[in-house]
Amino acid sequence: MAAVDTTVIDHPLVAHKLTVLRDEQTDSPTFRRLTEELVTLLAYEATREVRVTPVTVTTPVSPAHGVRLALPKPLVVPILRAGLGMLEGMVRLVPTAEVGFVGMVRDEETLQASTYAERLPEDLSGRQCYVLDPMLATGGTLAAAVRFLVDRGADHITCICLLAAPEGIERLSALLDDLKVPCNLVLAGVDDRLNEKGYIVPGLGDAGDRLYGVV
Ligand SMILES: O=P(O)(O)OC[C@H]1O[C@H](OP(=O)(O)OP(=O)(O)O)[C@H](O)[C@@H]1O
Ligand SMILES: O=c1cc[nH]c(=O)[nH]1
Ligand SMILES: [Mg+2]
Repeated sequence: MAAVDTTVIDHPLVAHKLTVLRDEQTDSPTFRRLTEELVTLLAYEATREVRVTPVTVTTPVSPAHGVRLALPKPLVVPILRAGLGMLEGMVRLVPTAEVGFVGMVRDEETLQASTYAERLPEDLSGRQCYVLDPMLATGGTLAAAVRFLVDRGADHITCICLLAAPEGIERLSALLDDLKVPCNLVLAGVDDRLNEKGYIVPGLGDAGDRLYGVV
């Protein structure tokens, strides 16, 4: 079994919004709105395996058998900074989810990711987690975040990204090769390659800067 089960969403609305998002002429407010809209579209597919529990409700006519989201609640984890731009789009679809935060930054020289902030439940036993980060470049950031959640007990991981480089998907799978829990990856697109600076080509540039400005 591949360590990371990857799905690329093939849908004209996703392709349209992604194209506008890439355009260097797209300003920050539009970029933020499109990011949220794209995540909501991806989240529909990304939550296909969300756990539910059977319930019966009473309609005005008769009892009806259905389902509700199971407990413990799903945990959504945006990777700061750029992943924060995806949060609203995700919780719009799963409003009862809880939210934890991980702050990670990639050293632009070494391309090594490091963690500078973390606000998550100590015990993630039995939790389904949805990790949000728009860009999967070398895969180092996402692999470290997934490992962190699984080490705390998370037993089902779904990563939602907008764009990935093929080398990053391969490295993510290699880094998580020994993972004992299911790990899914849902993407709006897979690009051609990484450039010498570790940026996705053609990509969309620095997602964090385009969402929030250059810091
Ligand atoms: O796959 P990798 O090679 O690890 O790179 C991807 C990471 O780089 C970007 O974050 P960045 O470090 O720029 O931080 P930011 O979100 O604060 O801009 C992006 O949002 C990912 O987290
Ligand atoms: O292309 C890339 C690579 C890493 N981080 C980004 O924001 N964009
Ligand atoms: Mg950045």
